[in-house]
Amino acid sequence: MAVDLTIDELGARGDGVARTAGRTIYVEGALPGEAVSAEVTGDRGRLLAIARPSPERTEPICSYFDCCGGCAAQHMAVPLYTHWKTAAIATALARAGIGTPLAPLVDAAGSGRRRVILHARTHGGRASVGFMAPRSHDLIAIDQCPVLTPALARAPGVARQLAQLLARFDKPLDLQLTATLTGLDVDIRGLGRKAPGEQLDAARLALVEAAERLDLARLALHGDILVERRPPLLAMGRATVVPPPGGFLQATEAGEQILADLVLAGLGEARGAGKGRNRPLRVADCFCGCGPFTLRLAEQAEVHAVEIDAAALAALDRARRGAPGLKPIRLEQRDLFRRPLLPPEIDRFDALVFDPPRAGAEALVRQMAASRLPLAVAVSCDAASFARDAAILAAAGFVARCIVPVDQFRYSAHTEIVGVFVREKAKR
Ligand SMILES: C[S@@+](CC[C@H](N)C(=O)[O-])C[C@H]1O[C@@H](n2cnc3c(N)ncnc32)[C@H](O)[C@@H]1O
Repeated sequence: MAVDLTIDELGARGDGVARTAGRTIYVEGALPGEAVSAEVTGDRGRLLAIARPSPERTEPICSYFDCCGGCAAQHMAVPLYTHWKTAAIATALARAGIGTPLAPLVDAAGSGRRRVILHARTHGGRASVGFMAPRSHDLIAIDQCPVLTPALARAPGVARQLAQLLARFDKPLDLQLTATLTGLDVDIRGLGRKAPGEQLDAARLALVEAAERLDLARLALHGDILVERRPPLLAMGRATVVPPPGGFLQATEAGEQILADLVLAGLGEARGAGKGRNRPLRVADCFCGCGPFTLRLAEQAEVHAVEIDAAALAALDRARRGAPGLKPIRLEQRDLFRRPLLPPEIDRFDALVFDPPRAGAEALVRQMAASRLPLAVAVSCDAASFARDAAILAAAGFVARCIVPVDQFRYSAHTEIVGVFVREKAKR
């Protein structure tokens, strides 16, 4: 049914939200203040026409924007976009009782995303690759994606050629492509480990040949390396890292550097507090991944790096051995959800950095609250769990000195947050 609506505000995912006659309707692609006509089903409206466009509407940079679910916000002018990106964080912090004003949004898109996961589907023996339509399992096949770094310009073509080699299995695939200093690193998922043996052997051989033809640095299937023609290298501070296939990586090179700079700047508070200390700073880096913060922190501090993923820790281990002049780094494989560091362990550190997955770090933060830790730096990709963890720290006497939103996922609904928390009331 076509309905005329006036859009009141933007929702968390970038939809226009209309509140009318006691109902809330989410209209994808509509902006606040716009008068639109939409086909409404339940609480969702499909935008049919815009009778009165917003002055803050802009032309999307991508020709697929109207149908592709990869981006949510190419149609917003910068002031509206910036407000939308920060409002959800500000609201979550206010709800949690954290009064520290949010710093301005830091642009961390840099040259574009250095990693992309493209989906592949087979129809009539032909593979297509792209992203899903919004809230759908329908593939939008793409040839290019302007949010990717130039080194990933050929990602859709490469992914299509690789997926075509697996078309006979007729499985939905995810191909993760990462731009590294030595070329593309590709990991293919979705084939299943139980694919028929002989066919799989032939496919593996074809993939290895394709890696040569496409000049890939490395090609992996379900994380198992099929061929490494060159180690896929990433620079992290003075070190170079070969990340494990499919392991976590910050989305942009600029984003990683900006987050690391903010973490290091936050540690300045620990340095000031420890005047007269005749030993290096001791810092814990929890949820350290393959080490983008650890390796930079170790240029000035002793680091205890904790992470659940053995492959990420092995990559960090190799990187620290190859980097000159770093202070000691201790590695610990540990499930920080089930076995958070405990106060006697935490008390050894001058500062603790934590960068958990979306769920946040509640178990660890509760132990930090019970410890004598003087300084914590939180890096987060989720406003709600960040605010919850910040409130636990605040209740234990920590004060948020600064909270910085960092935009490395430009045009998406995701925003990174860095918070520096200093314990002002000493723990007895
Ligand atoms: C958001 S990533 C951050 C990684 C790293 N700090 C970086 O910037 O690349 C979160 C990390 O937490 C790790 N992780 C997830 N669950 C964990 C757990 N229960 N205990 C410890 N580490 C965990 C993941 O493997 C991942 O490396």
